[in-house]
Amino acid sequence: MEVPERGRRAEAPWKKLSKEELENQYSPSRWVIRLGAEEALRTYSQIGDEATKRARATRRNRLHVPYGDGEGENLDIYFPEQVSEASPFCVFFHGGYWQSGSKDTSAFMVNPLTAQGVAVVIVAYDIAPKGTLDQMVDQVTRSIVYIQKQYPRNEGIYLCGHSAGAHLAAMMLLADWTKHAVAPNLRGFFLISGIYDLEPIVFTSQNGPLLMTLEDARRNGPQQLLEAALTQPVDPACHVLVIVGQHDSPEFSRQSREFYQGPQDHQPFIQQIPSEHLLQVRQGPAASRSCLALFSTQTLCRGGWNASFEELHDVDHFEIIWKLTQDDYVLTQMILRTIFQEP
Ligand SMILES: N[C@@H](CC(=O)c1ccccc1NC=O)C(=O)O
Repeated sequence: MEVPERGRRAEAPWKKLSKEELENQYSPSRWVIRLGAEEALRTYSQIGDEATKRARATRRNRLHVPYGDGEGENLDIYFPEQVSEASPFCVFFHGGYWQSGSKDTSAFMVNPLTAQGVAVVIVAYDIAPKGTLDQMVDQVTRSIVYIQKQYPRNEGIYLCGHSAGAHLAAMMLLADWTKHAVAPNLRGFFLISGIYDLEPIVFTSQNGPLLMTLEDARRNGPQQLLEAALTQPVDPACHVLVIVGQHDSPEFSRQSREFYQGPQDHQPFIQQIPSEHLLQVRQGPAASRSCLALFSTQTLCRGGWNASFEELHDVDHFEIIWKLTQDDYVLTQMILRTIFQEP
């Protein structure tokens, strides 16, 4: 008998979808309701481009700062008005299915956050086909270590990511910082319309430039890492906000909900564990018996994380991020309240 992977259900719901439906569910632009798919993508780039030009023209900044030796390993830092070494830092990872997007068009939240005293960092990483998922995860790790080393007096590092960028941020929940000289002062995560199980992506056209195998997908899956984790490396006081848009596709919505609280249909189940899998602490006849154990899918909630979930009203996959250019948008306010620990 095999010891089950912790409480994974027999079949993930996406496996029941046809190839066309899977493709549809994992094409965010097809779910936009107010614009056509191409227009939505164009508007997203245009708003990102304008926000970045505005941020660079109006905020004190350091641009294209290298965090590693690779050509693509650099980041932009935008500072608040007041002196900045000790501010909170919000580090943003852009989306684009790990194959499009750029830090140079992703400064969406810079002006509203810096106006309130938060330094904002926009990170570049090597998108596919130049970079692999493993390399991107490593680059993101090093970008955060760089910020901690440069600004050791920071009042907290908050990671924020959109879509594929939320995946990269979520990988940092369980990152091993011991091989780096410092552990970053992580105080919060804002995971916006993210992907936490990469397995379905392997079967879509998005995998063309990524060339992910199922093994790559599992190794780089925040959901899989959570399920395998025995310890919780990040401070439990660190807040994890899982956010999805009302008009994100049902699969994107499911991914966020399940990362937060597990599958809707999940029943914890009892299974017999044979004696050879048990740690033999007692000697004698009892040690040779098998044991009944209760299994349950691991999630942010069950793992004891200080997590919350929000579905944001009437926004799609792209509006959710371009509205971060607005001071009074509900998500901008949620991020600021979390950073400044206001109720
Ligand atoms: N080809 C994709 C593009 C996409 O998914 C996307 C574009 C910009 C920012 C985030 C995106 N999604 C995930 O990273 C689509 O169909 O929408």
